[in-house]
Amino acid sequence: MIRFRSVRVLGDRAGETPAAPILSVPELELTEDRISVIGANGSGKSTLLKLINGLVVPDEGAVDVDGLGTASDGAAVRRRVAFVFTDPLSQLVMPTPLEDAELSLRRKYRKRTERRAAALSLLEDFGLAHLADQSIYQLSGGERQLAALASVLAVDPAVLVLDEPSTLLDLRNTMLLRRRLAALPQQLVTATHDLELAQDSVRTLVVDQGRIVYDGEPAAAVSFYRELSAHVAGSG
Ligand SMILES: Nc1ncnc2c1ncn2[C@@H]1O[C@H](COP(=O)(O)OP(=O)(O)OP(=O)(O)O)[C@@H](O)[C@H]1O
Repeated sequence: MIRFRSVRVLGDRAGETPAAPILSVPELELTEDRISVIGANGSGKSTLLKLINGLVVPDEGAVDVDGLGTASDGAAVRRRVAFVFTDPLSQLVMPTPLEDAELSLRRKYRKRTERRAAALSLLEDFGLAHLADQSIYQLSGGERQLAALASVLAVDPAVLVLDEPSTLLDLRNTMLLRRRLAALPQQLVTATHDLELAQDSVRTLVVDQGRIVYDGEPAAAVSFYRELSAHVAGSG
């Protein structure tokens, strides 16, 4: 279970008086297997996501995953919680999908031949076996995103945190990604501007100006967010 207690993130604003928090979450427990996070640019979605795997640690309060604190047990939390970035090129560190998957599998398989076979089978699961030896720079955006996802899943995380995973994808690849994500056994927490993807969940958080302003059923959350955005656009 992911738990936030009296969390405040001040970031570089810590020196300002009064410090306006980038994000403030008094109490939050995330137990559902599909959770989405929506909200305007700069509202605090990425910060919320990064808190879950300790990429950001709170200035006040605490975040823990299955009882492990992200500040005190960061490495253990990151073995449990994998982070998928918007841009797969910031995730793929090796020249080809196969080598990248092999790198992720290095702890699980010490023998090179076993590791290679496991990496190939993983890529096969994602329909990427034929691109195993292609340069990651020659892959399409959709193929790259799936390759990054395959590598991240190689370490068997319990939770997958995804920061706007469909932003760079066309409609076909977005649909492919949604199908792949739907089939995963992991708990998924996804921040997105894609309001259809947001509804592939059972619970949706709406973030606005560093606070969770709605927490509930996805369709109702999307309506709330639409009204909030229309109101802001109307008054701007
Ligand atoms: N370390 C930091 N110091 C100061 N401000 C920060 C820091 N990190 C993020 N911010 C600011 O906090 C706010 C929230 O940022 P965040 O990246 O969480 O937003 P977001 O909702 O993911 O936005 P987007 O939809 O544009 O990706 C933004 O105004 C951002 O500029």
